[in-house]
Order: sequence, then structure tokens, then C-alpha cells
Amino acid sequence: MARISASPSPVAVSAPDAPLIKAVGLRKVFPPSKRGGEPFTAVDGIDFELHRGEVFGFLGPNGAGKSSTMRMIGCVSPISGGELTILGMDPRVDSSRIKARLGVVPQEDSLDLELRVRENLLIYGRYFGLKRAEIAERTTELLEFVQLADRAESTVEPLSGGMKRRLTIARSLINSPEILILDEPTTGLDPQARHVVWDRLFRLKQAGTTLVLTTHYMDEAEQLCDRLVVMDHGRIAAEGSPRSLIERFSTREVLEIRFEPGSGAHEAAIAKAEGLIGTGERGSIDRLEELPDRILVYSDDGEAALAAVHGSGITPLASLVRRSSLEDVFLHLTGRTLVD
Ligand SMILES: Nc1ncnc2c1ncn2[C@@H]1O[C@H](COP(=O)(O)OP(=O)(O)OP(=O)(O)O)[C@@H](O)[C@H]1O
Repeated sequence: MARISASPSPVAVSAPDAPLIKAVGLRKVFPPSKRGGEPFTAVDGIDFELHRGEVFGFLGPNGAGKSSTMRMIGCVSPISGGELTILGMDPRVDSSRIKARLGVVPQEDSLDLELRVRENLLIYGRYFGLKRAEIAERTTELLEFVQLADRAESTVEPLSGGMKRRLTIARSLINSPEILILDEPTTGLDPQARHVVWDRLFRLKQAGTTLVLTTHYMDEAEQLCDRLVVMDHGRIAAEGSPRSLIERFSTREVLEIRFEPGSGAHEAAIAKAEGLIGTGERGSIDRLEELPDRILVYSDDGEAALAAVHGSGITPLASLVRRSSLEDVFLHLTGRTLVD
């Protein structure tokens, strides 16, 4: 298991506690298409640092600029502006040396479907210049780690989506990377397959591997990330641990109320509930968010807020009290939900 973790002997980082990745005013601007138009700014001057041993996340909806950022970190897309330092090096100068010390799990699996599972790792190991014996030993360990040892000799094509993702993770670890980059590691997987992938990522985290990942699943970000940035329209809206972001930008609990569609009750309830905001009484409402299908009532005491809602003559069709989540943080910061 220890060998699955981050490489033990970092070389080109200037100081022991220097960030593994440091971005200052990082930008990605795509040129106009051949048909004309304006250049498009996908990443608009972001600052962040990644430290050894942490799991750092970029949380944001589709189009927020997460993949564009990851591709710059992975040295497959040149930066358009600002500064980016990876393992103490400049990707504009040292991309090959940086790549040799990274593991990358791209958003779309890029496995060789006709080859066997083991052969996919062999090719990658050769690409990184590892010796055959070393590749063979590491392949055995990694396939065990991702629970694919019994599939080593089968071709990749018939594997499930979850298995392919786990194989991609194994492949990304063949060179004992110091940083593992995962772009939406569980997108497209069913809930059970997601949990198996999460379990493997947890183990890497426990083993001290430095992970940087993107996601638009708030539960993934909450469970895995030590620290994250909330990204929207190419900018960072907030940064912190999942817990600190929730404490800073939301209440302890949220009351969700729903009404008969088309009855007009939703609009009437909004008008009444606004009168309950900031009363200072038990169940006092901090703020409301209105979504097309429900109203979110933010209060530190959801049950008391529900009682206050009922007391004001609002009668929802259904109600639910839950803990605040990163989804609520995102909604508060951007006015939009994470998944459209
Ligand atoms: N090669 C490109 N040329 C022009 N625009 C691009 C290019 N690649 C990405 N974009 C645009 O940049 C914006 C950010 O895309 P990006 O893929 O970084 O977002 P994302 O947060 O990763 O979203 P997703 O979850 O959909 O991958 C989007 O509006 C996208 O259409």
C-alpha cells in the first residue's frame, strides 16, 4: 500500500514547505473560432496553492473553467497569462519534467480498449521509461489496489464504466506521481461505482497522496477535499475547507418547502416567508432562495423555522429539514445551482 502513495523523494521543490502548485492571476483565453467572434476567457485570473499531502478541489458547474485549469496544471494546455509554478518549475519551460512527476486522470477515459488491462499499464510504464520488471511489479500492486487483479488479462472494451475509471486511476499511478490530478473522477458513473472510486481515492488520501480534483458533485467535494475553491465563470468565488465554507456562507440548517405546481401557492409563500426574515425569534429565517420547484429557507434551527412557516399560514405540499451543504454555499455565492 505504501508504494501506491505519493512518491517519497520530491526533487525540484525549492523549500520543504513550498506549495507543490502555485497559481497567481492564472488565465486561459481561447482564440476566436475560424468563423470569427471574440476570444473567450475560460479562466479569468485565479490564485490558488496546493500543499503536499492535501486533497484540493475545484467545485463548479459545467463551463466554470475547471477542466481548463486542470489542463494547464497537467501541462497539456499553455497558460495565457499570470504565473503557474508546478513542483517548483515553470510549465512553459519544463513541461516534460513536470509531466514525469504527475499522474493524470482525464475527464474522458483514454484507455486502449483493444488491449488487455495489464497491457494498458505496461504501455504507460514504458512511456515513463520504467523498466519491464518494475512495471510488472507495480502493475500487480496497482491492479490489486483498484480491485481489478482478476481482470488483468481481459481486454478493456467489455469493462464497466466504473472499472474503466479505476483502471485509468491505476494507470495514472504507474510513475508514482507526486501529484495526482483528477478531472471529474466520478462523472457518468452510477452511485455504486462512484462509491467504489471514492473508496480508492480515500485510501490514496490516507496514504498521503496529494490530490487535486474537479467536481460538480458537492457530496464528492465535501467528503474528499481538505480545501476547495468554488469556481464560477472562470473566477474563484470562495476558498476554504468544506466545513468553513458552509459556516461562512450558509446557516446550519435548511428547510426546503414545495407547493402544488401552478397553484400560485409558491409565490404567496415567498411573500409571507419574507416577513419571517431576521425576526430574531427562535426559528428566525436568515434568508430565502427561490428555485423553480421549491423554496429554500435558511435558518440555524430548521424545525423551528418550519413551525414559524406553518404559524404564518404557509401550508407546503411537502417539507424537508436538512443540513446545509456546499450546494447552498454555491447558490448563495452565485445565485445558481451546481447542476442545471
Ligand atoms: N478549446 C476551447 N475553445 C474555446 N472555448 C473553450 C475551449 N475549451 C473550453 N472552452 C470553454 O471554456 C469554458 C470553460 O470550460 P471548461 O471545460 O474549463 O469548464 P468546466 O468547469 O471544466 O466544465 P465541465 O464540467 O463541462 O468540463 C466553457 O465555456 C467552454 O465552452
